[in-house]
Amino acid sequence: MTQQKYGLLMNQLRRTGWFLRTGNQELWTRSSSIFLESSCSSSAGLVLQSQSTDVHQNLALEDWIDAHVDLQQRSILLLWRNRPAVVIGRHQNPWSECNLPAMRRAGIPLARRRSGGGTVYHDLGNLNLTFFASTKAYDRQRNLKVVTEALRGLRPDLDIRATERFDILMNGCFKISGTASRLSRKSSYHHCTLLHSADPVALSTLLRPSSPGIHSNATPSISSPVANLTDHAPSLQWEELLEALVQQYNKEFGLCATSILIDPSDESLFPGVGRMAAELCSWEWTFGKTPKFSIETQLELTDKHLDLCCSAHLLMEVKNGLVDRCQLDVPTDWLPPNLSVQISEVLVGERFCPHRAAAAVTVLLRSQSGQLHRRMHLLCDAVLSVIG
Ligand SMILES: Nc1ncnc2c1ncn2[C@@H]1O[C@H](COP(=O)(O)OC(=O)CCCC[C@@H]2CCSS2)[C@@H](O)[C@H]1O
Repeated sequence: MTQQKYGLLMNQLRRTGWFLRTGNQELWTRSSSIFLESSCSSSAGLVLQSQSTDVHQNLALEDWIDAHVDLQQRSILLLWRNRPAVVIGRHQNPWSECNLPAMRRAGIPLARRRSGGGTVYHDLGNLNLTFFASTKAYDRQRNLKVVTEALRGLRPDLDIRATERFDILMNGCFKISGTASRLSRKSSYHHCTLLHSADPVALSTLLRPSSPGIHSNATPSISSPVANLTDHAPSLQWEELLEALVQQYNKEFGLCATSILIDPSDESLFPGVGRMAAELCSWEWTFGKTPKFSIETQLELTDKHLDLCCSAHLLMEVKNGLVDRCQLDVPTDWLPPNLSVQISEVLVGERFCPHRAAAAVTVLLRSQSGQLHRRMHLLCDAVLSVIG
């Protein structure tokens, strides 16, 4: 960290009560980690607001704080928003949770977070709040109370309530916030969304399965009717919402923090955060961490030249995001068995990904011509359409 940046951060923290080796509160850097320490637990709170709208950078910042900040005597609230993105839970299957082809077409990234729970849609109309605390002080209902009380203060007419499963509902049935959390032995975080003015069409069209007939033990999402705060409070501005949330957080936890803008890609403040973001971006994390699953479905095939239709059966097993087993049962009068076996064989070991699978079968298709080529092509297209 350069002296100048360090000085800036110190000043910000001094203003907000977090000092560098002065008084009874200290902040210092050691072995490329920042440790935030305080002996004065009653005022040891910090509110950070991310300047980034990149989902992977923001998730990496959460991981960084979780890994590097000593939260035994203090709590942190992180406020962040993302450009359009779909965020799945740690133990979920992206192919059964979201419309991957539509996301690819729209250039919308998929992110797998480290916390459990279901899939949510993010855009700049959705606020994320991450409550960091010691595991001892971890209290999700209390955190949600910060949100519900802030909203009640802003708009007393709205009926806003947290549920037993830690959703927040507006007017009895519309979900405006979903929760997930990650607990470790000493520290923990609880994060939740807050729908202010997100795109409802994108939310509902992107949170649909890509592939049919998936069987797995992955965590399923619990779909709910959703609403934006602005549906019932059209004049509610971001600034007043953020201010009310910070005020309520201070009130609830007896703090006096003001929010500090931070850049989560700043390696001098958060050493190693870029590597953490790169890991979250990787195919191996996003898709490769999917719990093993199988796909079993019928493929309808039509050879238009001969006006001939048939139905094939596909069974695929996928482990670590890679095709582990593929079985194609095609009527033998439609395609000789050795050719459908060849298709299965080239797919085994490949990523369960349409681009990789297409590249693998393209080589095989070159080996045939005429009617057999046409039918193999049709069969390959049908298989690829299942790999969302
Ligand atoms: N942004 C957002 N906010 C609230 N509810 C949503 C949102 N997007 C989708 N949904 C609805 O919730 C269900 C999934 O509900 P489910 O209960 O299965 O999952 C969750 O709520 C997970 C919340 C994760 C919050 C983290 C905070 C920071 S990073 S992501 C989905 O099918 C939709 O019906």
